[in-house]
Amino acid sequence: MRTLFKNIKELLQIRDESIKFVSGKAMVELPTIKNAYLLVEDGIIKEFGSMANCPKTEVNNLVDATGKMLLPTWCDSHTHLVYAGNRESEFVDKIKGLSYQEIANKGGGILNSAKALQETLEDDLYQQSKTRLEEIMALGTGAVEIKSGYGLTLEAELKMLRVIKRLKQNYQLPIKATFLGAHAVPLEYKDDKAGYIQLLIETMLPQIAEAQLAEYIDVFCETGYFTVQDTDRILEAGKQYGLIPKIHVNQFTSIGGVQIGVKYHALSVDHLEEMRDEDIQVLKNTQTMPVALPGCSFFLGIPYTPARKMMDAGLPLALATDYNPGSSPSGNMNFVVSTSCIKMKLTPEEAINAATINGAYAMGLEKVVGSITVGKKANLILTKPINSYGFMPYAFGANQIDKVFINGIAI
Ligand SMILES: N=CN[C@@H](CCC(=O)O)C(=O)O
Ligand SMILES: [Zn+2]
Repeated sequence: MRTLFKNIKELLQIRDESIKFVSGKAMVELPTIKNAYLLVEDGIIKEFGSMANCPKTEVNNLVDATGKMLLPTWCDSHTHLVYAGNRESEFVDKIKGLSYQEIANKGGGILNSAKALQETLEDDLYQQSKTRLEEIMALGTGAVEIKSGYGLTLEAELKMLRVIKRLKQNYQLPIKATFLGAHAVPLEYKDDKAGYIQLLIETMLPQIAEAQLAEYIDVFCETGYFTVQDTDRILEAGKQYGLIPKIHVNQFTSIGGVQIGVKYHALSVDHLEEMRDEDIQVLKNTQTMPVALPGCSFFLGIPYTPARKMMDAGLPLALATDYNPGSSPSGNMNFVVSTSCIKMKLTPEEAINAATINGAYAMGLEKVVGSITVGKKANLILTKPINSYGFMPYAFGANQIDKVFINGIAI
């Protein structure tokens, strides 16, 4: 099966296969070819180049991309899109000025979602989640990480992870699963956090690892949730089962979460709204990707990750949605890319790098997706006719996508 895209106004994010991610000043470069072609064979990028060299080969499908941009699909490396119901009921409290923590203390928050999830049948949870997955795919997401963490009991965590597994089986985009049992301390353990951590380490982890339901392990390392010491214990236990850390740190307070992530060679440290200079320093020359979640800052009205400062210090940066019912009820990567430009002062080139190649790295998929590279999956966004790629983040809130291709096939 061969598909040829021809007359592409600009083909974006062309990378050699040796590039794992881009950092610091290199993030301002977005390699492109104007007036290009791209050939897909059996779902994989076979070749591309200038239209002058376009092959005259027979194809099954010809796409005339005159006036349009072609780029890799968004790589959303941080979501919680498997959840039950929503938290619309907390929205007005939030509008009236209650903080995320105050809402949680009133019985809302993560524990509210956990109760709903525990009461939802697995098939219903799957149906709700698949609707969200299809929605983000139509918005250009072509690889996604999904966390557990709204179960908080052995059975409910397994239920969430099985739903993620079923999504993996039924959809063509790469999906990575993360075990986030340490998302909140459940009510039954409110006076016995140590008991919950013991359950997590001694009962949940072995069963999840045995059933191969997760690749990554996450902890909400935050004041009022899990301490640095708790995180240390949980990541150490995860390591025994081969689970690589991708952790929630520095959302509200800087308590040493970044340092613990670096200690365990976390693939990513995510949120980072509150960053001290030492948090930036410790990330230098590591393989840990900092991930910003501007949808969460927007929705909660909390600071944005100081991305400019971090990139100026030479760090890489990835962007993700944090799609979840409490702090970012949107999985729209286009909005995230726009918001990073408007609020975090990324250039369109930096934002596209952060949302493609660096996002792919942040979920271990840098060899599979995230750039226009021979041998990578043909997961592609074809835009509507636009003047320049900068129009995508500029025209925030409007959909510039004509078609999304997964493995070379339009969805
Ligand atoms: N901060 C921790 N977890 C999610 C929010 C979860 C929730 O409020 O339901 C986040 O990444 O923002
Ligand atoms: Zn999150």
